[in-house]
Amino acid sequence: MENSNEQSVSDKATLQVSLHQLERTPAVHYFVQSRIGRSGDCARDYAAMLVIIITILAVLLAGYIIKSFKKPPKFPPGPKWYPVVGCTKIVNEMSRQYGCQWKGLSNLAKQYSTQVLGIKLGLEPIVVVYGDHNVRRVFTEKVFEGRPNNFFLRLRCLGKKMGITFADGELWKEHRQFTVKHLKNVGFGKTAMEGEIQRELQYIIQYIDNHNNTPINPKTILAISVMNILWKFTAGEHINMERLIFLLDLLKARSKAFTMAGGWLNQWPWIRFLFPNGSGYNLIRKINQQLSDIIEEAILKHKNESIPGNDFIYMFLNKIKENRESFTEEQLKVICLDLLIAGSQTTSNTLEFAILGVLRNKIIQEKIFKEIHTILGNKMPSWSDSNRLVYTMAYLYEIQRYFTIVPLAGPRRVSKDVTMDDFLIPKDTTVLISVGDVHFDPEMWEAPDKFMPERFIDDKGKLTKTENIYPFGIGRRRCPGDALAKSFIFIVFVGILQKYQIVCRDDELPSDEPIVGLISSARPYTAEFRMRNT
Ligand code: HEM
Repeated sequence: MENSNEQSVSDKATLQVSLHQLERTPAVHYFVQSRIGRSGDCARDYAAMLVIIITILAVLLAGYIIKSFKKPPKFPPGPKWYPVVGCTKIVNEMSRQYGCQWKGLSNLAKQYSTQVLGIKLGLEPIVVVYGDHNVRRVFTEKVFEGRPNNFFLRLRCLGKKMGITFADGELWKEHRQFTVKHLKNVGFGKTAMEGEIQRELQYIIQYIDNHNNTPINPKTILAISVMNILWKFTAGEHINMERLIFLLDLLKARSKAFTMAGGWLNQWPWIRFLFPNGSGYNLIRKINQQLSDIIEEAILKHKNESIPGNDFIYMFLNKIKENRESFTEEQLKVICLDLLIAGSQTTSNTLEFAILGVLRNKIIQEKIFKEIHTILGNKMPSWSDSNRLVYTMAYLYEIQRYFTIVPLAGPRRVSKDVTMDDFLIPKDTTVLISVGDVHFDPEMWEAPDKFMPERFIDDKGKLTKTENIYPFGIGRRRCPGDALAKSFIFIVFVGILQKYQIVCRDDELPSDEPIVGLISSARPYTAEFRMRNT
């Protein structure tokens, strides 16, 4: 007992000395003097309180820092995490070394000999899955169906977790079903859509003819055509060319701004307050506003019934009149944006790669031409011809394998703890799906680095192994625009090759090394389209 009294007297003395020292620091001295009526005891109480608060904050901060680099139990293998930055540095270095994030991550996974890679970018734990089995699991199991709820993704959807692409749960289910059903009702995936695509093919041919054998870069005309079709089904009209080019430029600038901001803003959203311009935040907001204005204008035209016919926006506005809670104009705006963003560059980039492929390989081009000429002659191509043009289809499958447009699909969010290859992926972790690696897996493909359309044709001359590629994903979140994309790519590609021989003016062939950002695109090239004498 005595001992403890002595101890407590000595503790008090020590505390008083420490408080005394603390009081002499300028900040505390000012705080104490400004707060109290110069009473010494009161001053000590305040100073003690301050010490406690500072200590608690320091402990909390230390706990947060320790937690931020401590991996959860059985988390998938990957580089070491550091406070605040996670393993961003090594991921960026690998991405730079291998040319893009998809390849950088895939080489990291090889270094750790794993099919489930665990990383942390800034404060966000991320798991990247590899191998056909794991990729199929993420695409098809319900637990992987969510989308992350981070600032960056909300920024993509005009500030809220809405629309289809980045929504999840009931909102996603209801609106995905509604959109798919009503796009079909207005002709999407049916003969009406094929008619629109064939009309666009005529415009493309006219555009090529107007250039009188001068080499052209097919990028813009292909992008315009896809956008026209998407806009026709969504907003019921063809936009005038000037507006269309403005819209395309906005989408291009937007994906560039997102790629630029991807690193910084995604990992540390608060930097937008410090560097609103340098972080790309202001630019994205400006572009979002301009896109929003275009869609709002289309909605207004529909409200005034100045667009004839029926289209997706009319269907949605009717639903809003039924006072269904989740059917709002804001949701309509984000769905329109989802369709334009997800559908335009993905489709036109695939076609651009298809044209580049035949430009680089005359033998393949002549084989495709011969098949088209023999089977179709001069008949306008339609999707039903795809069954008969086996080599052409094999070529287009190989294009979608070799130049995987979305090499890292997702992002997904796990709705509860889940195990994969004996590792634990904790609830709410972001998951990326390395489709690109499945498309180059040597266990699945003979000589995967070789461009070989024949790999998709069996001994009996029939298409084979087409289910082993996932350009549109699979499962309940698979791409709802695949019917449009497939028909567009097939009809426009066949229509162009039926009429023209595609040649390179320069001695040097353009590179087939893709630029891989959020999606893959071809490096800019020009091609000469020479009319065939058939
Ligand atoms: C070659 C062209 C295309 C490719 C390669 C492609 C690829 C994909 C992939 C891989 C996904 C799945 C992402 C995931 O599983 O998390 C997806 C989703 C989506 N795609 Fe496409 N797409 C293409 C064209 C289109 C078109 C033309 C449209 C519009 C009509 C479209 C609209 C969407 C939407 C809205 C989603 C989100 C679906 C959801 O989250 O439920 N895509 N796309």
